[in-house]
Amino acid sequence: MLVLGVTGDVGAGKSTVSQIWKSLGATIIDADALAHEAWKDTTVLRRASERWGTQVLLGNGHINPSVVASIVFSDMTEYEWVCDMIHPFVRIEMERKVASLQGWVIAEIPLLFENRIPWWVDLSVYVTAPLDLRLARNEVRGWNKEEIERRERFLRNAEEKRAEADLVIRNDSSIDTLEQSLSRYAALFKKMAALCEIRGYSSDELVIRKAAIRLGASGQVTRIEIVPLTNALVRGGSLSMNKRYMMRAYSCEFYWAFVERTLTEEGLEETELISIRRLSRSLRNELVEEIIG
Ligand SMILES: CC(C)(COP(=O)(O)OP(=O)(O)OC[C@H]1O[C@@H](n2cnc3c(N)ncnc32)[C@H](O)[C@@H]1O)[C@@H](O)C(=O)NCCC(=O)NCCS
Ligand SMILES: Nc1ncnc2c1ncn2[C@@H]1O[C@H](COP(=O)(O)OP(=O)(O)OP(=O)(O)O)[C@@H](O)[C@H]1O
Repeated sequence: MLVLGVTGDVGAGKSTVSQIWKSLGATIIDADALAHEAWKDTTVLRRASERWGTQVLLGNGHINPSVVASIVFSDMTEYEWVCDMIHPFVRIEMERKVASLQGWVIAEIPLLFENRIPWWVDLSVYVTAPLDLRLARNEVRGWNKEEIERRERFLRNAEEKRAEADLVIRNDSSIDTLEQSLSRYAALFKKMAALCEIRGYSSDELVIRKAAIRLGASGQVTRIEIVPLTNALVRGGSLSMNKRYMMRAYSCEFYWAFVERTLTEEGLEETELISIRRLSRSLRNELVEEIIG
């Protein structure tokens, strides 16, 4: 599994980047959408209308985002109040969704660097575009320079975010150019998301040694370990112990067909492919270098 935290300047193209990666195979979780979900909660609606009056409600009782935006983005106290109310819900929902997913996941989080980066984000992606382009692109949303700047006052500055991000996407050209550059990254991210552990078992040491040599030479697995196992079998009050060997290594799920065929040809008795939910950053980088290249 690989979770990318996608953030960026206001109106720079976070959603556009996420949607392009979605079309290339990623699953998306969107913090803005979850924040909008939070606004449907009756307690949240009651607290907001008690604080700001019924002006923040539409005729149908739903929240009026543009009125809330004009209140919270022009007053730090109100901004903090709303963030304290909405963010815990968004954080919990995001974590819950991540737990139910696998593979390559994009978490679109406008405040990724402003709030603590969640532990389940593996890599951060910062989407940036010059202000004049953002103005032109967001005009249709009714956002002018003041609206963009008033939201951005609450965000960390661009230089800090650029320095902190694992990957910076400059969205300063056409959508076609953006798609081309994102599809190159997508190929890598899909393989990173598919890093896995493989296991094979045999009671014959020679069989397992030969399989290890063949797999090791293929370059499609790395960090091979051979572990002697003792299987304890309790039957009718007595214990019998069988020796066998486990070969364990890292690989990529894309190579599984080859790995399984090789292990079967070499005569291993059982094979397993185990998905990995989380790797340390250093181990992930090393495995990418060793297996994906
Ligand atoms: C104030 C609200 C109702 C305005 O809704 P609106 O439809 O105008 O904007 P939307 O939610 O779609 O956000 C659009 C963009 O505004 C910017 N933005 C949104 N929230 C924030 C914020 N707290 N700080 C700075 N910029 C923000 C981001 O670039 C975001 O992508 C809404 O943004 C909100 O509830 N914000 C508080 C919750 C929050 O911080 N959400 C961000 C994800 S955790
Ligand atoms: N390379 C591009 N060329 C032209 N238009 C673009 C490009 N990238 C994004 N856009 C347009 O710019 C607008 C803003 O993009 P998008 O909604 O992806 O930004 P965002 O960062 O998600 O915004 P927000 O801050 O509201 O979350 C959209 O109308 C989108 O279609």
